[in-house]
Order: sequence, then C-alpha cells, then structure tokens
Amino acid sequence: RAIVLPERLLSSQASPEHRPRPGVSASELGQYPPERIRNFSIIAHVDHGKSTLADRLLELTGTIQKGHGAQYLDKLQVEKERGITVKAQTATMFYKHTVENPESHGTDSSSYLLNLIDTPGHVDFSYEVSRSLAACQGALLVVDAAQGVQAQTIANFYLAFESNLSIIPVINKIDQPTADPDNVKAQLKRLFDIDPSEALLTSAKTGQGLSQVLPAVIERIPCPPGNCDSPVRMLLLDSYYDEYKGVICHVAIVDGAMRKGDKISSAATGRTYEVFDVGIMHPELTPTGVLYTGQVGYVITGMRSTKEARIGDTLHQAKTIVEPLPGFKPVRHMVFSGVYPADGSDFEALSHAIEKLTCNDASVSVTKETSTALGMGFRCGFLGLLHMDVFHQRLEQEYGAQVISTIPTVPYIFEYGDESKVQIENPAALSFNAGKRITACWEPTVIATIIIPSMLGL
Ligand SMILES: Nc1nc2c(ncn2[C@@H]2O[C@H](COP(=O)(O)OP(=O)(O)OP(=O)(O)O)[C@@H](O)[C@H]2O)c(=O)[nH]1
Repeated sequence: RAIVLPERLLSSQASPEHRPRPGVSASELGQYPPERIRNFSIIAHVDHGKSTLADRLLELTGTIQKGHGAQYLDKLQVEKERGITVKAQTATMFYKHTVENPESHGTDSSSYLLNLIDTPGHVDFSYEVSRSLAACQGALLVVDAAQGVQAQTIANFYLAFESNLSIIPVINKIDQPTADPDNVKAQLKRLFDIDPSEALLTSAKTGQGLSQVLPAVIERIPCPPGNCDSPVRMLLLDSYYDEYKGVICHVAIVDGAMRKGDKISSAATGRTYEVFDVGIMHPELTPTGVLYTGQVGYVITGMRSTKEARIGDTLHQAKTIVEPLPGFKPVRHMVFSGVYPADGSDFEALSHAIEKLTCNDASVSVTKETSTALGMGFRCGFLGLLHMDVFHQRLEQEYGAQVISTIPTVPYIFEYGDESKVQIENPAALSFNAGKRITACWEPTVIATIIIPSMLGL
C-alpha cells in the first residue's frame, strides 16, 4: 500500500540502512503478535537527554535518517523554540533482535515492533507522562551522569513504579568530563533500590553504549497483555484536531483488532463511529488498515467535535458490552487565569481556537466568563505557570489568536460563618453577602519532602 512520506524522509542522501521503510501493510503488521511487541516510555528530569536518546534510537532502527536536525519528536514550534518537550510523542520502530543460540553455536534473530513514547520532563506536563505510561509496560529512566537524580527523576520514577512498569535505568551523558556514573548508580540504589548492575551507561551525543538499549528493552520489558480473540477494546490516550481529517485519536489496543470500516463505540458517550482510517505513528501517521492487540497507533473516525474525544475513554467494538478500562486520574488545576480576545470582536475565533487546542491538551479546564473591562472570554485552569505560558504561546502560534490574559491566581477556599465553603478561581466571583460573614480563607499548600545531596564535611 503506497503512502506519502514527508519529503525529508525521502531524501536521496539517506544511506540504505537509514532509509525509512516505505509504509507498513496490514499483513506485515500482523506478523507482530503481542510477544513481539514492546511498549516503553522514556522518562527523566528536564534536559537529561530523553529527546536526544529518542532520536538516536529512531536512527538506529532506520525509522528516521541521520542528520534530520535535533529532537525529531519535538514537533511543536513552542518545543523547538524553548528546547523542551511539552507533548508526549509516539514512534513505532521495527528492530531485529539477535541472540546467541548455545545449542547451534550460531545466532537466532527475530523482528520486534517497538513503540517508543518520548515524554516531557517539566513537572507542569507530568499529566502527559502519566497518560503515556498507561500505554506502556516499561520505561527507560534516563539520568544525567553529572547531575544525578533530580526532582523529576524521583517524581517520574514513582509514576512508573506505581503503574507497575519494568524500569530500565539509563545513565546518560557519560561523555561529559564531570560525569560520575558510579555516584549515580549509588543514588539509584539508595533512593529506588535499583541494582547497580542493571544500569546502562550511554551517551546520546556520541552514541556510546546505545547498542545495549533496545536489547535491554526486549529482554527486560514484558510484552503487552491482552486477548487477541476478544472484541476490540482500546484506551484513548490522546487526540488532536486536524483541519482536514477531523479529530485524530491516539489509542492503545488492549484486546482484539480494529480494522478500517469497523464500527466502534465510545464507553463514555455511547456514540458509535465508523473507522475511516487506522495506522501507526511511524512517527508520521502511517496508514496500515488495521491495529492488533498490544499495538499503539491512531484512528480517525470522523469525530467532528473535540468534546467527543475524551482522553482516558474506552473505545470498543460497537454493539458489544465491555468492561471500561480504568482511564486516568482527573487533573488538579493549580493556576487559573482569564483569557480574552485582544479585539473583543474576535471572541468566536478565540472560542474555536481554544476548543481545538484543548483537544490536543486535555489538561486545561475552560469555562466561559465575562468581565466588565474585557468583555466575553474564558477562565482557564492550568497545571502550572509554564503550562499557562505554553498554552498562550500555542494559541498565538498555531491558531493566530491574539489574547489578553489576566493575572494568574491559585484557587482559594473561603469559609462562611455558617460553615459553608466555596472554592474561588476568579477573584471577581467572590460575592460579599451581608448576611454571610467570611470566617476563614485557605490557599493551596504542599506537604513536601526535600531531598538534598549530602555534602562532604557537612
Ligand atoms: N554531552 C552530552 N549532551 C547531551 C547528551 N544527551 C543530550 N545532551 C544534550 O542535553 C540537552 C538536553 O537534551 P534533550 O534531549 O532535549 O533533553 P530532554 O530530557 O528531552 O529535555 P526536556 O524534553 O526539556 O525534558 C541538549 O542540549 C542535548 O544536546 C549526552 O549524552 N551528552
């Protein structure tokens, strides 16, 4: 089946070993039963080298060609400008794993389908990490060999640990002069009880140690569970809006298979859709006509409204009753601010832009509000200040929306004399009622554990 590959993937300069495969057929995909599939995330603290490592693994498997420029999976303009990952991205790789056969004194090799999910490192985007982990059975925990374990290393380790994932520690940047892998191994042992012999030592910059990574993924991460013979059941991991195709959903197939033309239903809304297109993220959308048990890919069903694609929803074969999958924990918004069109007459355009962007970023809450000074607008809840900043920048860059935002505030809880409580996300919403006296007011506080490196002599 012919597919159109982006121009950069067709470059004649690519050496044969690094030239990408020309699309993937349904029968080819059918050669990968769950035993030959591994789904894993790359998690780490900010800047410890996740995206660079992801690039190297994509090159190693010939999924992308060398010399494409840095951080292939960081596609958004905001990601390129800030040098950070804000959206988790999936890429399917095909890899031949060779092992020695002691009986024949030769080698055996089998092909594997590996789904790699690159995740953001900043705490504001940890919702992206937890959603990505739901599609995985294992994670590469990348730690900078010089900086050692940092706050997000700990937070992400626990996200993976609580999801029962097999964790492979990868001590990266060993080429740095200040690298101290032994110290990092000791930290991993002390903080997470990880056996030092399990750590892989790599440099995503020079390529050192990278050849051990994918064999470790295959040998140490279990294959996805699931029943190939059941009616199809899948988890909706993410979605985004495409001007021409409508809503594109990223899904992890838990049971059964989904084919083009099938009818699937949403457990959340009860609506039924026809599967117009289905395929893998390779990392560009690559139609395959089918997705089998354990595979991660995309589906286009003609959903027009982003409200229909509920992240964490279970999609399943129409006219069957299935047990919905656990879904995701609801997000807790930490920062609220008003978003208004710079020109009051642009309200409809802003409303449209916000609806599409929230399809791609389900962690933002949006409610309409009106201000006497700014007119009609929205009150948006974010996971933190960086998240808010990135949302504004994406509205402007991806949708051309010029916005005015009000000073961010945290949610406050007010208690009245009659002991009733109200949560206030917008100061204007606090009404002073003569009959009701405010007796207490709380702002959010955290109970924190601070881990500091022990210094010699202290
Ligand atoms: N010396 C050295 N630098 C590296 C290595 N791996 C990555 N880097 C550099 O470290 C910086 C951060 O790398 P990224 O891959 O963007 O890190 P990240 O963890 O994906 O960052 P976020 O997505 O923002 O969390 C970049 O400047 C990379 O070039 C390595 O092995 N050695």
